[in-house]
Amino acid sequence: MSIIVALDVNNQRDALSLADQMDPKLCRLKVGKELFTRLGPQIIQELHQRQFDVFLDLKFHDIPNTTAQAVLAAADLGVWMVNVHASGGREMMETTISRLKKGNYNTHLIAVTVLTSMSNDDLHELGIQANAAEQVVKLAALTKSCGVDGVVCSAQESKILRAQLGPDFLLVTPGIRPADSATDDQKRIVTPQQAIQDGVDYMVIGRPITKADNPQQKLIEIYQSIQ
Ligand SMILES: O=c1ccn([C@@H]2O[C@H](COP(=O)(O)O)[C@@H](O)[C@H]2O)c(=O)[nH]1
Repeated sequence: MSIIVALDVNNQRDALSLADQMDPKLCRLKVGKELFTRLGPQIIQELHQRQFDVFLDLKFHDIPNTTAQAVLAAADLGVWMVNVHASGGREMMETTISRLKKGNYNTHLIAVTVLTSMSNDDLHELGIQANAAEQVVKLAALTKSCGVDGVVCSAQESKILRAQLGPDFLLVTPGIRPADSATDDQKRIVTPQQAIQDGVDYMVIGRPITKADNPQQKLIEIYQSIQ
């Protein structure tokens, strides 16, 4: 089951209405900054009661102790996956994964490389000379060497990461756009079918499903198109 639906809405009624149109046998759900900041841990409980695995996408980026403790707090909610920014560096990632392992949690920890909304020009403007793919490869190699379970990247980088980092390193890819969908603010996009061919483990899909006229039907359509 490789689809993660991003529940990017701002209230409980819309979040649960969308969840109730999804099927936990076809997808997992992602709770991000907007929904979690509005509703807090209670929304995670509601989604767990509906049998969904939840990816809590808060992209922690802070000093090692603060990040590690925030990740433990997320793991205590029983979430399936949580993330940090790889650019927080080695000590941050090593401290976090080591505390998570010590606590015997089942929660996967992954690290964001380069946001899928960013292009080469956006990176250059930040003073990063590498292009997006090079920067993703660099941060993913660092992430793996810290013992973290995988990365968030674009599916555009999945082939090279799979080849370099092996079959067990998780590749989680937002920026997924079916051919007929609007790009929105995403810059490094890939279709669901191409992402699967290129070896991603999980694809994160938000607006193409949640803003569809019939979200339930759209999920089924995408699910069937990648079988
Ligand atoms: O690099 C990243 C990291 C996280 N995201 C998140 O994924 C979803 C994508 O939603 P769409 O509506 O399908 O664009 C969203 O929640 C982002 O916060 C990302 O897009 N890129």
